[in-house]
Formats: sequence, structure tokens, C-alpha cells
Amino acid sequence: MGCSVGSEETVMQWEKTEMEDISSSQEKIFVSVRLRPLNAREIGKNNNDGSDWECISENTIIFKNSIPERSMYPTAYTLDRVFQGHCTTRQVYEEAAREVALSVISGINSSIFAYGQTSSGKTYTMNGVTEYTVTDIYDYIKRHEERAFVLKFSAMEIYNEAVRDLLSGDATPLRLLDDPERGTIIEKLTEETLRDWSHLKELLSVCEVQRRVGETSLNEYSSRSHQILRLTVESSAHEFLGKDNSTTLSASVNFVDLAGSERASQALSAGTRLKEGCHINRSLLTLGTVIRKLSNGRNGHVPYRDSKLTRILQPSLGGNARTAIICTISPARNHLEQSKNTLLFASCAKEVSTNAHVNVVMSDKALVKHLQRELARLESEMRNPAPTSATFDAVTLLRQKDIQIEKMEKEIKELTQQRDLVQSRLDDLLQVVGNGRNSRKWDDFDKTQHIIARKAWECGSSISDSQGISEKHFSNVGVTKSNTSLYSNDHSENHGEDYDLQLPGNVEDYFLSDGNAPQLPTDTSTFDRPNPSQRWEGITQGSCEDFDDLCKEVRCIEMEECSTNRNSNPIVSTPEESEVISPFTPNEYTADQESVASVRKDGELSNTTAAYTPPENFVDVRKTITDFLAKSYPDETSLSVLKSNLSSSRNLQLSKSKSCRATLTNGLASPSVQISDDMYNTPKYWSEKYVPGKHEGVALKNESLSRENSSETSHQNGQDVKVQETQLSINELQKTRKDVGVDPMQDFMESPSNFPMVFERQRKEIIELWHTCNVSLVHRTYFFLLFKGDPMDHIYMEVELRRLSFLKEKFSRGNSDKPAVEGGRALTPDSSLRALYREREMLSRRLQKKFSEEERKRLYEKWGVSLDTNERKLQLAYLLWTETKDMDHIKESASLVAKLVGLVEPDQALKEMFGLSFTPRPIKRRSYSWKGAILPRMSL
Ligand SMILES: Nc1ncnc2c1ncn2[C@@H]1O[C@H](COP(=O)(O)OP(=O)(O)OP(=O)(O)O)[C@@H](O)[C@H]1O
Repeated sequence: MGCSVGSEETVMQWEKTEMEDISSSQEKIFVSVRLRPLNAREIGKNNNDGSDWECISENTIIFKNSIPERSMYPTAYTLDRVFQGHCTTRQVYEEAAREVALSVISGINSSIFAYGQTSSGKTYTMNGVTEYTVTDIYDYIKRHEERAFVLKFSAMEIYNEAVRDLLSGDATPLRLLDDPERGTIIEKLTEETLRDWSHLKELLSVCEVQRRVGETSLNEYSSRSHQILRLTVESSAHEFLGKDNSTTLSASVNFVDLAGSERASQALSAGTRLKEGCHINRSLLTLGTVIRKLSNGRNGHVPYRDSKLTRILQPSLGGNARTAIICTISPARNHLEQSKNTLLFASCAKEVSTNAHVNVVMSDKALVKHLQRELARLESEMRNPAPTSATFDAVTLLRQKDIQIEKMEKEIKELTQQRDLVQSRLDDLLQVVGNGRNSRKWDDFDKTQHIIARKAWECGSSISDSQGISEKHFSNVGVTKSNTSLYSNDHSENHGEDYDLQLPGNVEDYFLSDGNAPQLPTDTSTFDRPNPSQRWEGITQGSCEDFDDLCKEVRCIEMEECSTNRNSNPIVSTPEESEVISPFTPNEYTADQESVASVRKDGELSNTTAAYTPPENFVDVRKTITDFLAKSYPDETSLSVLKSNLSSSRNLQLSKSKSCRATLTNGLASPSVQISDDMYNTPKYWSEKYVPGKHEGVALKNESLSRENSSETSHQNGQDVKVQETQLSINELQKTRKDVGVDPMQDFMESPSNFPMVFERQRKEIIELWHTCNVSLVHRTYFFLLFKGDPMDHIYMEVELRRLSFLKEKFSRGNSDKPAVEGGRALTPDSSLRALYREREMLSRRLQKKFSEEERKRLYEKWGVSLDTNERKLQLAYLLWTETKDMDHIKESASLVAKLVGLVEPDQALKEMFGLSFTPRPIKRRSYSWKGAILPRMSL
């Protein structure tokens, strides 16, 4: 920057440098600070002479520490330019904004931001900056009559995360669209061709009026909204790019007056105000996160899409634009903390680089000409291939080697990451085994798995900044099945080519988690719109929209503790029990034992599970059963009798380990359903229903039975007695199980030939329940395609049914009951519906990607979507999986969704990965991608 104030010479100088250098370049955001003077009220009130802050040079401002320092903020801040209270706006413009703003004339996008707390002088500064910029542009145009210029003006406002058009007569709400080439675009934003400077004044007053619409207090309102004025300059480009008049330059300069940066917790209290504050906060927090991320060198995911503001301004924040930020601060002592926050933001922003380049728009004619020239050149090259010289060879070879080296370095990095991950998994596992020997608390193992999964996620996705809001969220949602969403199908959309893995997570809830602002549920009213012709913006603007950004390929890891100790019984809880039950190999752990520990369809805890002192509402049924069995059958003989008895009534031999916990994933979102713990250990939500008194009787019964058995066993002398007792216990066990109806396999096992009928019935029920519970369409598709009636599918069907029934029941109770909780988050009809909408949106977008226009036309006809209507893709996406009684419709839906998300026809082997994994397997590490073999998230 550094132009001296307003001289003609400077203007010329600027023109020269700007016009000469039109190539793209990386440059840092220009950040300045403007300290406004104290106003009369502040002087009167605080007797404050503003001496706390001092600009000791052109670019350093210090806090003079005249009051005791309580915080850990730095006291000196060096920026590109600092302006003392007496500096004029003209000076601020000249030295901190002009050069950037006027880049627009040379076809380079630019943005000038004002950032600071309420009443620090943002609007005061931006009004001046806008006026001076437009004046300078007009001056320039006047001096360059040989070039044709068109100036267009538009204005918008972001308030409560809704974008409004400030120039349209009724302040029309605007929606943001994703354009594959242009990024986020604002639909139907009014653009007025600017006639002259006084016309701009008129337009600005229109904006002012629009901002007042529906508001009682303009000042408060405007403080809470972000306003963006956009000036687009189109000019003939021949001056730069030759005499071809059909090529034009087109760039925009944004003047951004941000809402006050103070935190919602300070400024707002409750209700609407709080919501407003949170929305402001959301945009500002996201802006802060984006700036922080970018200042760290663009490592990892930059959450541009987490707010409207950052979506709209994405190019200005590290993209194709030159950017200047003017941070305004108030000298008042009671604003000290805020001023320091602003300066920290400024320091961070100073590190951010953008990569602006000239935006050339070619007319069709010019494009054709250009392509013709290119074609001619290529043809002539083909006809007369250039003689290969040794130098050429060497250069090419060098280049190839460079590429190779680069590739290898990348691979080394990846491999190192993978090695570290495996190492940490190993450490964790060793620790678990160690813990297990000491305490055998499976909870520890679960936790460890969770940590491992988080590591895997962080490693796979390169998202590691635990301070970031999004990252916080990511680490919360994790990828462990123990922490994934159940049926919320709360995945994000994929805006990129393909996605590798689903990311669960209701993302709205983390927007506001700045550690201070309370987490508010998003207004769900906007989601009640299943009609595709209505506005979709509300539905689609979840922070998790950027599926591509979010969903990196996560290395799915299968771990089974069987591999660490394949001979140990997975249900053993203590070393003593381990000894007692050691005759069981994992393979001998039969379905019967598991079914004993199962639960009734209505979610009630089985009476047979008994003896329970629930730590934190958790019923460790398996341990109870283990205890019971261990005490009842202390030696090999009695166990073998038990085994043979059980086997005779069940032909299904299932072995299961804790870490082979079954997981039902729901496809894209993969809200893994943890059926191992849920089914064998009693799921958390089922355990919520546990009423101690209800089970105590049984507990006592079992306890006494165990005691009796163990004491008697210790006294018995002959084999006969043992067998007799064992038989008795088995009968007891089976009777109890039958009485309480806890065996999910019962009916099926008793008459497996019925299964086809049972399957059809269950499938219909499941389809209905999917619909009722807003289950992910990808999940439905996957499930539907995987389970086609094989007798072994029974258990999967059973589990799916139970979960859905449970969920339905929860949903039906509405707010009067505790919601189902998955991954620490409430799963409500609203949240699942929102997720479903988002999924349909995602599918509609994929329609565009996956099918040609012709194919889409055929699809519309087939699905009865009128070709004359708007939003056809959405309409089609909203038809999928809706006719729950029509099996043809369901099949068609499944087939279409499968195509859209690239599911291959899943084979039988995938079922295990889909859900229940009973077979002990060695530790494996796999990488799954939606491309090729599509697999849902693996169990860990
Ligand atoms: N540099 C300055 N010199 C003199 N007065 C100033 C200066 N900066 C701001 N003011 C005055 O301070 C008051 C608040 O300024 P302004 O409205 O620009 O603040 P703001 O940061 O835009 O606030 P909000 O976030 O609420 O919109 C106004 O009355 C304005 O005239």
C-alpha cells in the first residue's frame, strides 16, 4: 500500500503498477487497525483519556497497561498499518484499502472488511471507504474513455444466517447455490447498473430502507447483521490482452461491514436475541476459525461452508481475491477485552495469503477463435514433431523425476502416518490387554477403541485442530461405532467427485460451541418442507454440507481382541472367571449364551439377565450371564454337557468377541447400530428402562441358584450328580428364557422353513419403520440390497426391527420422554428428518453428476416428474423410498440410490461388515472407499 494521500501522481503510479502486473500472485491480506477517538459519553462516563492504547509507530499499537493486567494477551501488536484516533477516514482509505479496492479495475477481485466490536467505527469507516473507492473508479473511467466500462452494484445482508437482497423491493431472501465452476453463487441477487456517483447514493439509501424492513430498532439490528456491498466492474480487456474486443475483464470489490464481534454471551441474554447473537456468532466464529486455519498454512479442512458469511466470502478469504481488513477498536476501558480480541484476530488475519488473478471473460466468439488457434497449433505439431534433442530429453527426464520424488515423499508421509496409527493402536491394545488382566473392564476396551478410532479419523482426514469448532465436532462424532449416530443418517453432502466415507453428526449443534455461547437447537421450522418446489436453503445449509471436505477416506480398522488372545473367552470378566470358563473357546460361545443375554423386543431387560448393580445406568448382562455360567458350571464336564444340550436345541454356532461387536451401519451416514453391546449387553437406551426393583427378584433367584450350584458342586463327588444339576440348570435357564420371550432366534430356529414368510413380513415392517424413523436412504438401500432372504439374515432383520421399533417408540413419545441418544447427541424426529432432507439434497445433486441429460429425462418420465417443472432433481430425490407398500417402487428406489452413491451390488461377504460379526478375525486394517467396493463403516 503506502500511497501518499490523494495526489494525482499517486493515482498514476497506482495505475501503472496495477496495470503492468496482471498476473496472479500470492499475497498476504493487508490488515490495519483503526482506533477511534473516545466519544463525549465515554469521556464523561469513565473520565477516560484514551491513553491505554498508543500507536507507537505506523504499524505498532501497544496497550500501556495502566490498569493491572489480568489476562495473558500480548501488549504490543504489529500490523500492516495502525491509525490513531485523529486519523481521517480518507487517510485510512488511502493507506489501507485503496490499492486493494481498485484492483477491481484490472480484473482482480477484492474485498475490504471492517471487523470490530459494536460501536468501534466499522460503519463509519466503511461508508467512507466505499464512497472513496467509487469516486476513484469513476475518475479512472473518465480518464480512460477508450475502454468500455460497466459498473454494477448489488447489496445483501446476512441476518440470522439468512441472506437478504437489500436492493430488491421486498428485501427478497436469497439462497446460495453451488456452481461447479464459480463456487458459491448467490441466486437472483439484484444487480443495478451504476449510472454515476449520485446514483450510488440513491442505491445506498434503498439499502438503508430495506434494512429497516420489519425492524424496530435500526441501530441494534444493523449491529447484528453483516452487510456486503458489491461493486462489479466489467471492462474491455484489450489494453491488457491484445486488441480482441470480445474479451472482457470482470471483477468485483466487496465492502463488508461485519456485525459487532462481541460475544453473544455478553451482549445478549435470551430468546430471539440470543438466537440472533448465536447466528452472528456462528458467522463470526466461523470467520475466526477460517482465518485461524488459513493463517496456520491451510492445514486440514477450512470450514468455509459452516456459515453463510464465509461461504459468500470464500474467495476473499484465501482464494481469488485481494483482501484488506480494517479492524476497528474503541479506546474505552470497558471495551478492553474486546479490543484485544480484535487485535488477536488482526494478528491472525495478517498471516493469511490470498491468490488473486485476473478474471478474464471470453466471449463465445473469442473462445472459438482461441480454440481454433490451439487446434491448428496441435495439428502442426503432430505433422512436424519437434526433433528430440538431448537437452529436451534431459529436461523431461528431470521433470519426471521431480514428479516421482514428490509422489514418493507423499507416500512416505502417508506411510509414516499409517505406521504411527498402527503403533498407537498396538499400544492401546497392549494397554487394554494389560488393563484387562487387571480389571477386565470392557468399558476400558470400548474407550480405547474410541480413542483409536478418533486417531484413525484424525489421521485419515487430516483434521486435527482440536480448537476448531468443526474439529471439536469431528472429534465428538468420531468414527467409532460406539459413538456414531444410529438412524440419524446425519451425513453431509458430497460436493466433490466421490466420497469415501460417511460422516455422521448433526452438525448444527456445534456451531455455537465456542465455549461460551450456549448450544441452541436449530430452528426446525425451516425443515418442515418436503415440497421440493419450496426453498431448500434452510434444509441444505447445515454446516456439514461440504461432504467432500469433511469426508475423507477413513481407514476403517477392524480389531478383535480375539487376535490378541484368541483363546481367551470374550465374555470373561475376571481372571478367576477366565480360569473357570476357559474350556470355552470363542467358537464354542454359542448363540444360546448370547440369546440368554438378549432382550425382549419391547426393549425391556430380560428377566434372566438379573444380578445387577448398574454403574451409570448400564446393565452388563453379559457379565451377569458369565458369572452365572461360571458359577454354575465350574468344570469342563458340566460345560460340555451344557454345550451339547444347547447345541441340540440350536444348530447355529456363533462365536463372538467383545471387539467383534456387531455393527449395523446405515450406509452413507453409517449411523452404526451397535448390536453387540446393544444386543448382548443391553443397549444404553434399553438400560434406561431398567428399574432396579423389577429385576431384583430375578437377580436374587439367579444369585441363590449360582450360590447353591457352586456350593453344591464343590461338594459333589460323582459325575452323575454334576450332569443332573447341569441339566437342571439348563432347563431352568431355557425355561426362563422362553418365559420372558428373550430369544430372538426362537421362532426362526424352531421352524426355519418359515423363514421366507417371516423374512417378507419383517422386511415390510422394516421398510415402514425406516420411513417412520427417517432412516437414511443409503442405509435402507444397503440393507435392502444386502439382505434378501437368506436364512442367516434373520438375526440382522431381527436387530434392525428392534432398533427401529425402539426408535419409533422414542419418536412417538415426543418431547415428553428422553430422546434416543446416539454418540452423545439426541436423536429426534426433527434431527433425523433434517438429515434425511440433506441426504435427498445430496442425492439430487448426484443425479446431475451420475446421469446424462438424456438419462435424467428418462428417469423423470419413469418417476412421473413433469419435465416442465423446476427442481426436477429434487422432486425425484424426494420421491425415493416413499411408497413403502409398493415393493416395485422400493426396488426401483434402492436401485437408483445404489447407482447414485456408487454402491456395487453387495455380496454376501459384506453382510458381516455391515453388521454382525461373530467370527473371530485377526486384526485387520482396511481402507474402504465408496468408489469400487462400497462398504459401510467397519466395526472397530
Ligand atoms: N474514527 C471516528 N471518528 C469519529 N467518530 C467515530 C469514529 N468511528 C466511529 N465513530 C462514531 O462512533 C459511533 C459508532 O460508530 P459505528 O456505527 O461506525 O460503529 P460500528 O462498529 O459500525 O457499530 P455496529 O457494529 O453497532 O454497527 C458513531 O456515532 C460514529 O459516528
